[in-house]
Amino acid sequence: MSPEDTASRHAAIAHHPVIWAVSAYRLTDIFRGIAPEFSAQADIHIINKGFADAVDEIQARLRHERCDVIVAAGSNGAYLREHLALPLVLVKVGGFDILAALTRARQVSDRIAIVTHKTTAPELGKFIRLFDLPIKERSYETADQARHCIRALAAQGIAVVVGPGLVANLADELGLHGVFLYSLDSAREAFSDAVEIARIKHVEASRHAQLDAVLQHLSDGVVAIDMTQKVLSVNPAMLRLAGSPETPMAQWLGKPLREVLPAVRAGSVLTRGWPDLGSVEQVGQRTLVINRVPVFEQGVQTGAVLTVIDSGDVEQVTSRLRLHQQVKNRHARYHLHQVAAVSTRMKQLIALCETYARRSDATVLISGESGTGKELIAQGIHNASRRAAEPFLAINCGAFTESLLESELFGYEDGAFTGARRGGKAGLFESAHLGTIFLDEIGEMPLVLQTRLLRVLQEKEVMRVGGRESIPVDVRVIAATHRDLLGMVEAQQFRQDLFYRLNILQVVIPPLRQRPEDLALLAVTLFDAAFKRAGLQDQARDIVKSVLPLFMSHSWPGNVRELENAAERLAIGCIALHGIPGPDDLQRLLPELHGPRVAGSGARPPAAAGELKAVTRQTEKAHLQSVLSECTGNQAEAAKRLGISRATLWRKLRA
Ligand SMILES: Nc1ncnc2c1ncn2[C@@H]1O[C@H](COP(=O)(O)OP(=O)(O)OP(=O)(O)O)[C@@H](O)[C@H]1O
Repeated sequence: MSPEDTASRHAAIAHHPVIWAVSAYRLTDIFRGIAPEFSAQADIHIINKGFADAVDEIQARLRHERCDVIVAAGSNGAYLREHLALPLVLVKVGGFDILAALTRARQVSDRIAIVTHKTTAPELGKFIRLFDLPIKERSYETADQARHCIRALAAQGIAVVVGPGLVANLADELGLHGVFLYSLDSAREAFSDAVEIARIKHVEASRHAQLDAVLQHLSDGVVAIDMTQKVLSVNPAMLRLAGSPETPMAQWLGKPLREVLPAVRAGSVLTRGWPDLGSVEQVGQRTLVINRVPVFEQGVQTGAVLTVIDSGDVEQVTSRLRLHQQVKNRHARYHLHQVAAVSTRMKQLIALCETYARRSDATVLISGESGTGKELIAQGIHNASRRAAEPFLAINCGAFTESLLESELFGYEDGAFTGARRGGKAGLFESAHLGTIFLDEIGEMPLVLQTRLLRVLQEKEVMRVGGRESIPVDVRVIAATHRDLLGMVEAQQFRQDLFYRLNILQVVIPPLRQRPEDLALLAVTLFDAAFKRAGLQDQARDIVKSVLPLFMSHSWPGNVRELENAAERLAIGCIALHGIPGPDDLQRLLPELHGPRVAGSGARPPAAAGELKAVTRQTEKAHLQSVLSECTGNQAEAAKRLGISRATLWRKLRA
C-alpha cells in the first residue's frame, strides 16, 4: 500500500460515519439484522427506545459521543426529527413492502386494515379501489391516535392490522393480529442514505473548517450576518477591531449585530441587496474602512458579510507598496556598453568606470553638467559591479526638504515625529543593503545631513531617526554633482571630510560641446529610440543626416538630455507632418537651434548656395565668443572649456 493510500485510509477511518438507528418496536430487529452488512461503511449503534425516552438517551449520549445521522421510522422518526438537531433519515415504505405485508396479512384473515403514519399511501388507495379489495385504510399522527384507530377497526370486525412497529404492537396488544410493514430492503435503503448524508456532512464540515481557518488568520475583521442581523460567523480580527478581543467567539454567534458590535452597522446591504464598498467610518479612536457585501443562496439573499479594515493598516500597506514600487522601479537599467561614445575622452571614461566597477567597491563621485549622463554612468557602474543583482536606489538630494530627505535616507522609528508611520520605516540605506545608492545633486545636501551621511560612510551603520540602535548596512555610494564641490568646501558650504570620503574614485563627464565627435552617434542612438517610440524607426537615420549640420552648430547647454528632448520633439513633429521636416519645420520644431531671425521680416533670409556652411561657421563663432566672454576673455580657459587647443580657438575666431 502506498503512503498516499495509507493516509487516505487513515483519514477514512478517522471520519467513519456514526449512525444511530432508533426504534422502540420491531424495526429494531430489522436494524440488528442488517447492521453487519454496513460495518465496513459505518459504525451503527442501535437504540431501542422511542419518542421522549429516545430523545433523552440521545441527548445524554451526545455529550460524550459523536453521531452523524439518525435512522428511524414512522411517528417515532417524526418526533425525533422535531426534537433533535441532527440529520435524520426516515425508513420509507416501498410498494413491494406493502404488497409483501398484505400477502402475509391475507394468510391470517381477509379482514385486513392498513394503518400508516400521517398519510395513507395514495397508490395503495387506487390499487384497493381498482381491485375492489376489502382492505381498510387509516392514518394517525400520535401514539394515542394510533391506539384509538385500532380500537375502532377492531369494533368494525378487522382481524389483521398492517402498519409500522407502533401499530403492529398495538394491534397485538388489543387482541388483533399485527403485521409489520417494513422490510429489510427499506431499512437497507435508509442506511445507505444515512451513510451518504454522513459523507456529504463530513465534506461540508472539512470545507467549513478550511474556511474557518482562513477567517481566523485574516487580518481584516470579518462578520457574517443573516437577514435578521444575527451573527453567523466572526473572526478574531473583528473582535480586536471592535475592542473586545477577550470575548469568547461562541458568545457572539446567534446574537444581533447591534448588540455585539454596536459600532459596525449593517447599513442598507440587507434592505437593498447592493454591495456598499469602502465606506470610511469613525469608530471610537479608530477610522475603519468597511465593506458590506450581500450573500445570496440560489438567487435569494440570505444575509451579508461585513469586512472591516483599520485605516492605519491601509495606510501602512499603501506606503509599503509605494516603497516596494520605488525599490522595484529603481533597479539600474543601463549598462556601460550602452553609453554611446566615440570620443577618446568618453571611451577612456567608460574604461575607467569598468575598472571602478570591477576592481573596487569604493565611493565614486561623478561630476558633470546637468544632462551629461551622470545617472546613466552610475547605473552602468552598479551593473558592472558585483552588486548588479542587488538594489540600485537613486535619490535627488535637491528634491526634498531637509527633514524629508533625512527620513527618506535613514528611515525613522515608530513615533519619531508627528505623522510617523506605525512600526517606523526603513530608509533608502537599509533598502539598498548589498546594493548601490545613488546620491544625485549631493551638493544640495544640507550640512546637518552631510554629517549623518559621513557617519554612515565611516561606520557602515545607519541609525533611524528617533532610533537607538544602529543597523549595519553594506551599500556602495555613488554621488553626483553638477556643482564645483571643492569651491563649496572652500566656501564652507560642503563638509571637507565628506568631500574626501566621497571623492575616492572620480569620474568627470565632459559636456557635450567638448566632445562634438560623440554628437552624431548620440543623435543616431537617441533618434532611433525616440522614433521607435513614435513608431517611425525607418525615418530616424535620414532625419539625423538632414539635421546633423544644424546640430553640429549648436552648443547643447543642456547636454545629452537636450539632444534627447530635441529628438523626441522631432519624432512627434514627424508624425504630425507625415514625413521628413523641411527647414521651416525644423525652425519651428527646434527654434533654440536656430540663430536670431532677421529683424522685421519674421523669417530667415532666403536660402543661398553654401548657406549651411556659413550658418554653421557663424553659430560656431557666436558660441566661441560667448564661452570666451564667460571666461572673461581668458583664451586658455575658454579653449580648455571648449575642449580645443588655444591655437584652434584663435584660428576659429579669426576666420
Ligand atoms: N552617452 C550616452 N549615451 C546614451 N544616452 C545618454 C548618454 N548620456 C546621457 N544619456 C541620456 O541622457 C539623459 C540624461 O542623462 P542622465 O539623467 O544620466 O544625466 P545627469 O547628468 O544625471 O542629469 P542631471 O544632472 O540633470 O540629473 C538620459 O536619458 C540618458 O539616458
